[in-house]
Amino acid sequence: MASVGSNGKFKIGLCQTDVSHDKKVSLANAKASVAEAVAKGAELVVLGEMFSCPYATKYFEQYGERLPLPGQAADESSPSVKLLIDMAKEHKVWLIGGSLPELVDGKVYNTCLVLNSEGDIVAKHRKAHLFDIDVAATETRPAMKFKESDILSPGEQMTLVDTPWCRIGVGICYDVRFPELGLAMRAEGAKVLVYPGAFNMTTGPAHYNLLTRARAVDTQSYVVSCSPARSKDPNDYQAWGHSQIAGPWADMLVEAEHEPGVFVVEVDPSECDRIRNQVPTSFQKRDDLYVPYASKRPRTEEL
Ligand SMILES: NC(=O)CC(=O)C(=O)O
Repeated sequence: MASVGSNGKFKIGLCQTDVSHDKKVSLANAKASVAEAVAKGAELVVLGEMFSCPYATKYFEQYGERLPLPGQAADESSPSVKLLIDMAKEHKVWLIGGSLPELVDGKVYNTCLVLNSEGDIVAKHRKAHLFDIDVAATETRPAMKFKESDILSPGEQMTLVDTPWCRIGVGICYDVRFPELGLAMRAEGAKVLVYPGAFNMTTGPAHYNLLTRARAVDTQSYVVSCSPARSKDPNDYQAWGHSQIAGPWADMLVEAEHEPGVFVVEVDPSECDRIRNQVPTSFQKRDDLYVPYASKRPRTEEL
């Protein structure tokens, strides 16, 4: 696969922001964090999943906005989109705009907009794997039940964006659990995979870091996971936080705690080429052995 972009180093900013029940406050938090990331040298800034909407299915319609298609102008009634455009233009920075509840034709999606440094929307990813889980409490973890599919519809596309540095693949939160998506994005030339997310106090401690590193080691790519900060209100969904970046060797380059914060890390897409040449799994894989099973969907229980 030909390289896209310069393959030169660039700096990624992670904005782990507080999400309020007042959208204006959430947007002000995002605005201040993006400005801080840019001041720290970030050239591409990432926000968390649902950065302007409390993460609960009962809020998705209420906080939802109409999002333009790539290339279209924003609707004035979409304050989160307007802010993303204004921030990209003002700071001349690429933005992976976390995610927003998107209202379209009676449906709601969990959607990430990607903007270039001119403020143009260059891609839109709709969460493809919806977060439907029902985990029982044990001595070591609280119960966690969530059913995004009560309200949300799944996206139907894989999302790749060509940036000045390299091709970037975008997924949202639960999408990170599916290695096939990461591998497909890597096969299509991605060297950085970005997942705005909002893991929780049940799955976060066990899986967040593990999944970031797992996708990094199996795709030999940088993997960027960006979460909102944990709410101080115990009635809200308790995000795990821990925004993080793993390198293509699956080494952790940064990992936040759960408070709000801004973290900037330099990445080098050509490092993916070095790792891929040294451990050439993409040439060694034996599709003949396992592709016949790829479409099997074993399931024991209905949720
Ligand atoms: N919030 C999500 O989509 C995913 C998550 O919390 C998990 O996979 O665990």
